[in-house]
Amino acid sequence: MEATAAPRVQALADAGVPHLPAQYIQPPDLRADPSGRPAAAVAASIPVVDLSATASAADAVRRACADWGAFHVVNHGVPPALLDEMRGAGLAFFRAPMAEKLRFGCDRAKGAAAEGYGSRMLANDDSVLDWRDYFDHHTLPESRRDPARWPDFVPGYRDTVVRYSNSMKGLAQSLLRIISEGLNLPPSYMEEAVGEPYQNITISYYSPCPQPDLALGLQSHSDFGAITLLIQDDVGGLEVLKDRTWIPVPPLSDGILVILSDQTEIITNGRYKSAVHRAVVNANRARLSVATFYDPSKSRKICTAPQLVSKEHPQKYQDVIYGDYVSSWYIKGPEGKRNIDALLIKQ
Ligand SMILES: O=C(O)CCC(=O)C(=O)O
Ligand SMILES: [Fe+2]
Repeated sequence: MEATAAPRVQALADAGVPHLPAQYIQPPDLRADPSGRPAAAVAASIPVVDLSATASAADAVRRACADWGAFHVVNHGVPPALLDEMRGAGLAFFRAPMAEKLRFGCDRAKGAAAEGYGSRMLANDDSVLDWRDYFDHHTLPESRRDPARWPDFVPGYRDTVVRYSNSMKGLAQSLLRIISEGLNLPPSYMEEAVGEPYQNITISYYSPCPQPDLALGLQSHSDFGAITLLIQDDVGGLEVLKDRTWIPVPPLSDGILVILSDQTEIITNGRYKSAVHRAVVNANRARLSVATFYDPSKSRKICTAPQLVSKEHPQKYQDVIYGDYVSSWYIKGPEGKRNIDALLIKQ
């Protein structure tokens, strides 16, 4: 169980709390736009890259990585049925009775990123809470993967997560190759820079919220690893920050959203940006997403590719041990700033 007993958001929602409890109220400047979305926000839309179009995909990925740090891929080779199975497994878990779910509650004594069913990510107790519950799975390397820690009461759950994990590993690696080539690096460059992949799969469940304008499902952040692959249901709520405007990411049932994360920005010397994103909530419908994180190991040293450093492009970020990077995030939290800025080299 979590050491600090943060209530499950789903329990609050199911109890029909009429007002948002104080711990979930975001400061006014961080809330989802209270006046409704400005027209400009929908003027740009997140790129969609067809990975089967081999002639144009590399170029499209290059542009999407440089301009957005996030893009949808379609015809990616992962069977749509597996995406549905994964969403279905997650939904069956969250729809199960609380007592069943709590048998798989994460053990906060094991640190902030403990595996299992949780609600609170950050270590400090005074941070505003996200209107979200999640289930985090440690899936790679296989030595970290123990399906016995995952739900046993949803038929096929454990097998689905294993197949989904393997499939996402393959897709992440082919994307890292395309990303390397787009920067004129050897195809295996990014994969080697990241080293042995540490993969976590987090299913997020955002219950209907009594006062959605005051809360966030997940506050603004960039992911701290190398690359994140995300699928969602048809509700919508994910937004990506582009030129200081929040752009909604429309659900695309067979598509997979690629989000570049902070270590990719460091390795590519800022040519490719990690995407700042957040999840907003709504009053009526629960929303589910599944994020698969492809990250370095905690002991891995992440360095900028020397090929991308020049007089015109001086090195932007200090090298960092990935584990140190992660621990600083868990202590400080995003605080509306980018964690990666702490590594900026003063020019
Ligand atoms: O629920 C979403 O769409 C976003 C999830 C996310 O950004 C994360 O888990 O890091
Ligand atoms: Fe994220």
